[in-house]
Amino acid sequence: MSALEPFGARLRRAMDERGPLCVGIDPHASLLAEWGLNDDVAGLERFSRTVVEAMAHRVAVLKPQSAFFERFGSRGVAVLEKAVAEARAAGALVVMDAKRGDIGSTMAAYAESFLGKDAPLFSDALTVSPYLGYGSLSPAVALARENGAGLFVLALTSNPEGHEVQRAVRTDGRTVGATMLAHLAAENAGEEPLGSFGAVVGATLGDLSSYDLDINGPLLAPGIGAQGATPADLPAVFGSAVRNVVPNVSRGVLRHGPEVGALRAAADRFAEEIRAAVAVV
Ligand SMILES: O=C(O)c1cc(=O)[nH]c(=O)n1[C@@H]1O[C@H](COP(=O)(O)O)[C@@H](O)[C@H]1O
Repeated sequence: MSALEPFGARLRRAMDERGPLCVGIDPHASLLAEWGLNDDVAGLERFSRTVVEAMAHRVAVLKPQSAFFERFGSRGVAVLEKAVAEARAAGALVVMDAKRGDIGSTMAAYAESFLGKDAPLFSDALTVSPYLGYGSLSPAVALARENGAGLFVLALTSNPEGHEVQRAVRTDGRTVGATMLAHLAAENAGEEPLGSFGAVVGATLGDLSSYDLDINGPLLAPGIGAQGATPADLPAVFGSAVRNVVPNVSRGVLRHGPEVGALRAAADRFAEEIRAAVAVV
């Protein structure tokens, strides 16, 4: 694989050209059933190919959720590999949602699995958990830098259970989540047009004005659709950082399948609502 431009630059361009929407590839068993597919590898393959065919040439980012593929063992992972390759070949950036996090020496192997330049699952970016300490992610930061990839670090997650960890106040008075954002701002300092080290910040969280979201990196914002947030909520949650927000919708789009036209129409509605919401800031 030839050297890639940094992820942040590639993402900024894709967002400018295609709009910022990220559609999730989350083959829930319930969605397979709704699509009239069996809960098996053939159903998984049909589902993920359909989403890639419907979306990969028109949205900036696709985010496959690894768990739904791992559920089927090695054959499920083979389907995931194909989805990643086909989505990237069609021009979408792929954020692998695997939420990895471990001690540094093991984290290096996770990073090789998803960000190694010849890895079968090479993705443009990977979701990671910093809750073994931000520094434990440094092998992934280094490999991402080397290979033009990015990370999305869980900072303020969309689920209410996240608060007990992420809003906990440290001895220096800062919350744990704010500390993760500060680490990312340091990682992205001086990068233009956008750093490659993003934060995950839920669109469900309401007013976040007490947090400094200005990390000069992308903010992946899940929670729109099935978890109750709407595109219209984005300005109130993110303020002026909204122009760096990559809003994710998974079930809110996927439940409109299996027809490709209906999936595209659902994604287009979200994209238009996002465009209108962001334009007012
Ligand atoms: O990292 C993520 O993508 C993520 C972080 C978070 O805080 N909340 C969250 O929902 N997600 C993921 O975003 C997707 C949301 O799916 P829907 O609720 O169906 O739109 C799922 O794949 C979640 O695993």
